[in-house]
Amino acid sequence: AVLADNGHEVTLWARRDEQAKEIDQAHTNRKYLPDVTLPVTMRATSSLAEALVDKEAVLFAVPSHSMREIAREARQWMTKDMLVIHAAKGFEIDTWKRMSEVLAEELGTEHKEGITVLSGPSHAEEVIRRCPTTVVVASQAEQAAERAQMLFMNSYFRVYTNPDVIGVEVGGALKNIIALAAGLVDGLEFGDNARAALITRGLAEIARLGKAMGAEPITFVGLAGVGDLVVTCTSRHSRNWRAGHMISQGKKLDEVLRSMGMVVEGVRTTKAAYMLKDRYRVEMPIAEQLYAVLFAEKEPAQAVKELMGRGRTQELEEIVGGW
Ligand SMILES: NC(=O)C1=CN([C@@H]2O[C@H](COP(=O)(O)OP(=O)(O)OC[C@H]3O[C@@H](n4cnc5c(N)ncnc54)[C@H](O)[C@@H]3O)[C@@H](O)[C@H]2O)C=CC1
Ligand SMILES: O=C(CO)COP(=O)(O)O
Repeated sequence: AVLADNGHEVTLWARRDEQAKEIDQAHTNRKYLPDVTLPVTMRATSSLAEALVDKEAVLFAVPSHSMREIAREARQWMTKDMLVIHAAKGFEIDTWKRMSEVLAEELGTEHKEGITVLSGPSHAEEVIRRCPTTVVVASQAEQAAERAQMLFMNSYFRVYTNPDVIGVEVGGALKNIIALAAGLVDGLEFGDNARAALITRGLAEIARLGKAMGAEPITFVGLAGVGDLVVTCTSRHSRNWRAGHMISQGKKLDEVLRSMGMVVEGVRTTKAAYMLKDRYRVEMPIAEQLYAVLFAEKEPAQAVKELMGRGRTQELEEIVGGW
């Protein structure tokens, strides 16, 4: 919708034909964005070929678990000049690869350097109402980041560039874990101090793993770090926060995911963080406790007790150095 507002010819791809038809003909998307009229110039189709042929740019905005499969299928309709952008916030299941790595593998070396990630605090429910929103686009290739910036930027959607693809992807993915934990802590009525603690210590964990994976730690004080953490941990729109809240009320994970009917990236990303912390030998106590709550039936209150009972430590020495 942002791209259509900017005067671009946009074709949205949806896998279900009836969904595509609703968007294309009625200009609504009642299931995901009720009470919204979509730009009438925006087309929609369930044919990948129709969505991709003769296009200048493609934005992959599918859940991270389906990125590889869709990119593999899309490749046949893509040209080497096409700008490739993605907006997914997660890692691939089992390989725990970042989304730009998955795309580079599936789309071939001609796209590798230009793959661009769009991230930051941007709940769809507010962007579609044209509420002031800021995001970041990151790419190894400056030109690609600037192309994406120019495509999306307008009076309500402000786009910054950043060369740190790893930092922007890791920040966007890992904030969902902290948002799940924030929903849990809010559901337990542990108060505002506890939520602020989670956001801040969550950021330290994100920066610790991110740095070990090759990110620039300063990226995490930007839109893909602090920005997205704040919005996802405090917004009523956040699916990750809502899922955490439901679990705090005693609902089982399966039941929560079924009732949401939308992707809750933080669940799989908790598994990813659990594996990646060992691979990169970093400590991630919040992610570890959340893993136990989600997958080993640990009581959330007990998890918080154990987090508060950890041994004495410094605040940020692994990231910025100590005395
Ligand atoms: N909703 C938001 O405000 C934002 C979402 N994101 C990210 O965008 C990505 C997509 O999220 P949403 O669109 O919000 O999720 P959603 O759950 O609202 O919609 C996902 C769509 O993908 C479809 N889908 C699911 N599995 C599929 C598959 N295997 N093949 C093809 N389509 C499939 C679903 O049918 C659904 O239409 C996620 O990584 C999310 O973290 C990023 C920024 C903001
Ligand atoms: O990433 C998002 C906003 O920036 C969306 O977060 P949720 O998936 O928790 O709704």
